[in-house]
Order: sequence, then structure tokens, then C-alpha cells
Amino acid sequence: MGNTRLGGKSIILRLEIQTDMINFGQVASVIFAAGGDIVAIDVIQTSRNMTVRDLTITVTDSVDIGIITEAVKNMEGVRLINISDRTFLLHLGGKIETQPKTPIQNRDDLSRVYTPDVARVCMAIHEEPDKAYSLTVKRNTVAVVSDGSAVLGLGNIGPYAAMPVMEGKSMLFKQFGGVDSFPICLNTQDTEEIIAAVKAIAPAFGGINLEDISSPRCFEIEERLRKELDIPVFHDDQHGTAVVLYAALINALKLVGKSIGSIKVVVCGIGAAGIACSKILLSAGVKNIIGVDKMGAIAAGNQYENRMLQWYAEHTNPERVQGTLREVIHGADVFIGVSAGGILSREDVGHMADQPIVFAMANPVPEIRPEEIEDIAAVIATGRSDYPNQINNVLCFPGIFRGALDCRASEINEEMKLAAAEAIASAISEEELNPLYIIPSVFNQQVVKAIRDKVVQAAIRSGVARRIPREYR
Ligand SMILES: NC(=O)c1ccc[n+]([C@@H]2O[C@H](COP(=O)([O-])OP(=O)(O)OC[C@H]3O[C@@H](n4cnc5c(N)ncnc54)[C@H](O)[C@@H]3O)[C@@H](O)[C@H]2O)c1
Ligand SMILES: O=C(O)C[C@H](O)C(=O)O
Ligand SMILES: [Mg+2]
Repeated sequence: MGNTRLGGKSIILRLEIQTDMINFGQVASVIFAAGGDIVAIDVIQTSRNMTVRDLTITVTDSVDIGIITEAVKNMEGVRLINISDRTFLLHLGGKIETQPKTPIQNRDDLSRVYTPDVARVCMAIHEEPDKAYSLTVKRNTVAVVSDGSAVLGLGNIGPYAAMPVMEGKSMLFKQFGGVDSFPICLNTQDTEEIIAAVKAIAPAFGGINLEDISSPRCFEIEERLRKELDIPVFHDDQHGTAVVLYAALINALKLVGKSIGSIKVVVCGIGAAGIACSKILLSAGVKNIIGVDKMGAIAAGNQYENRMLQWYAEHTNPERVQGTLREVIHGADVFIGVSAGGILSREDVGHMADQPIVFAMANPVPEIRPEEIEDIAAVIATGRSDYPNQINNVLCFPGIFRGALDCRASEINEEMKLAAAEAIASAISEEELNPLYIIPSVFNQQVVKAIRDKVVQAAIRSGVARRIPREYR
């Protein structure tokens, strides 16, 4: 690992300590002085003058792990045997695997799950293609498809480097929604090739979750696939994010006592997530949204090559405000960041309206760190799991696909997204609601079920359900 500057992570140092030269307390104080917090100690080996120990050390974002390892190496009587990063250990060999549902224990089993008997099942599907839903994994399986072009806020890091995120999404699909999925990272960033590849793999899947595909290509890819496939196609960075953001905003506004129609919202980063968040807010009744990208505020009258930005300019920013983020943030009630880490300052938040709401959702580094503004912002949220109020699409995609698969929806439409947002927002009661708890945790077991139920009902109401689950018949 070239870069040792990790964020809020933990490492394990295996040290050989000569106990006749230095005692453990001295080692611990050197590590502490270098910024490390020892949270666990395992004795690996011990003899009269020597002990080998694994020290699990957590460090905050600002701590350079290199300083800790250098300090350890400089101690007389201490040898650094090995450094392991627990995050990397969790990724060894990948994070998911496939498992047969039944064991193949004898020749009879073999002939049923495989040739010759499997042929009868193949022919049943051939005669009635819909049976793919009852006789294959299609019923419960989603493809998580990326081209690696906008991976978190890391940018265009390509399909190999995107895999850990997509494997992670697959884990979350299964654990939180009971949805099976495969991570599929395509070695192309050509719109037509991506569309063709997804169409070609679609027979195995009951839904397609597009992930981390940069704008503006993501819009055409999703639009075309939605038209050309008969299973739900959902670009998570657009709609998953928008659903969770809207849910969080409903609750945050209750806390500050402002109404959705009266607020000024600045959205920073007018890409996949920024455009979708703005669209859901427009349909929820927000009148004054100003989008800011690298070139400043998006305003009608400016010329944009990107047709989505042109659309955006025509549907937002009613006063046609121009300027940088620094300038347009003045007087804003809500900041929504889906751009890049560290681009908002405390001073900017100081120029917002009374009781500012700051949703700094860039991953893994938010637009501003909560600790910088906790005394001046009324409500703060990030996309990360290590701060309160995690606004992350993980709260949406397992539940919304659970619902869509259960009613075999042909698409995930606006009604289903709004139903999901309302289910998330209402998971927090009026009594529970407070500035550090505007959005439920992903570990809140009621949330996925609530989203699923509301999404199924919305799909039935809007006519896209192709199967009515028993409880609604
Ligand atoms: N919390 C969540 O659930 C969630 C969901 C989706 C995306 N995100 C985060 O939002 C960010 C964008 O993701 P995306 O999928 O929309 O990517 P994208 O590539 O489609 O869009 C990013 C946009 O941000 C703009 N941008 C970059 N740096 C900027 C800056 N300094 N000032 C203004 N604009 C800037 C880019 O020009 C681009 O238009 C990423 O950091 C991602 O991790 C968070
Ligand atoms: O992957 C996440 O944590 C959220 C989102 O999909 C992102 O791209 O940042
Ligand atoms: Mg993403």
C-alpha cells in the first residue's frame, strides 16, 4: 500500500518486543503519542525475554499510519514483524461466493439437478418463457452493473478497481433485502456497448441495478435499458440517493420548522446523484433550487453542451443566480453535496440561513466534516456509516428491489420511489426525531420490510406489478 493515510480505520501491528529492554507500557505510550489508539492486544508468543503481540490500533482520519510505524521501528528492543489492515483482510479473495441450495449427494441428485433431468426443466421454460421466474434464479436475482467510471467520489478508476464496491453492494442486497445479486464490472465505457452487454445478460436477472456510471452517459444508458428491457432498471446513484435524501429532508425540515415550498436549496455536483436529488425535490414542491458544478451555478441563459444540464438550467434557479458555490450559498436553508470531498468551508455554512441543514454526501470524504460545523448547523448528515445520520442509498436499494421482485414489477417508477422515501422517513417517530437521528439506521430491521410493503402497494396501484403477492390478493 503506497498511501498510508487511511480514514478512521484500524490496523494490526505484529511486534516482537524484547522485554528485558523495553516494557509494554512504553511501547503503548509511543503508539499513543503518534496518534494510535490500541483497542485490542493478542499475545502470539512469549518467552523469558521476548514477547510477540498483535496490537489492533484504530486511528482517526487525520493520523498518518506511517508516523506510527516509523515511531515503532525507532524504538530500541522492538521489531515490527508485520502490518495488516483489517479492511484489506476482509477483502481477501473477494467478499461473496455462490452456494448451492441443496447438496448433490448421489447419482440420483446429480441426474435431477444436471443432465439428463434438467433438460425437462429447460424445455418447460422454452415452451413457457415466464417459467424462468419460477424455475431459475431470475426471480430473486439482480445484476449490479458498473463500468467503473464514477466510483464513489473516486472518479474513473475502471472496472477492476470498481469491483470491491460492487461486491459490497451485493453483500448489502443479500443481508438487508434477501436479494441475490452478482457484481458485474464491464470493461467498456461505451454507451452502446454497455447497453448491449446488459441486454445480453438480462435473461438471468429479475432486475438491473446500475451503479457508479458517470453522467451524462448514465442517463441514456438507463433510459434505453428501461425501454428495451421488461425488468426493472434502476440507477442507484440517481434514484436510490434521491429517495434517501428526500426522506432525510422531510425529517430535517420538521426539526427546523421550515416548509418544503419555502426553502432555498443549493445542490453541489450536478451529476447522476445531483440531478436525481433535484428532480425528486422539484416534484416534492421545492421552488428554489440552485445547482452548482465546477463551472459555478447552473442558470438558464448559459449554454450547456450536456442536454441534462440544459434541462437542469431550464427547470431550476428561478432567479437565474450566477456565481461560485461560495457566492450562491448565501442565505441557503439546505446544502446538498454530491460532488467531491472538502469543498465546503465553515465560513460558507456561516453564510447560510438560520438553522442551516447540511447534507454532505460525497463518499468517502464528505464536502465538509461534521465536526467542523456541529456548533453552527442545525442538522448535519453524511453518506458515511461512522457519523450520525447516514444518507446513503443502501437504505433504499435492498428494500426497493425486494418490493419490485416480490410483485415482479416491470419497472421501478416514480410512485414506487416516493413510497420508499415515505417509508424511510416514517420509520422515525416524532418522539424519536432529533438532529442526530433524522434517518433510520440500515440495521433498523423494520425499514426494509416497510419499504418493501409500500413499494409493492405502489406498484400494484400504478399498474406495473405482474404478480400480486398473496397478502394483497
Ligand atoms: N451518499 C450517497 O448515497 C451517495 C449516492 C450517490 C453518490 N454519492 C456521492 O456523490 C458524488 C457524485 O456521485 P455521482 O454518481 O453523481 O457522480 P457523477 O460523476 O455523475 O457526478 C459528479 C458531479 O460532481 C461534479 N463535481 C466534482 N467536483 C466538483 C466540485 N469541486 N465542485 C462542484 N462540482 C463538482 C462533477 O463535475 C460532476 O458533475 C460522489 O462523491 C459519490 O460518492 C453519494
Ligand atoms: O456506495 C455508496 O456508499 C453510496 C453511493 O452509491 C456512492 O457512489 O457514493
Ligand atoms: Mg454509487
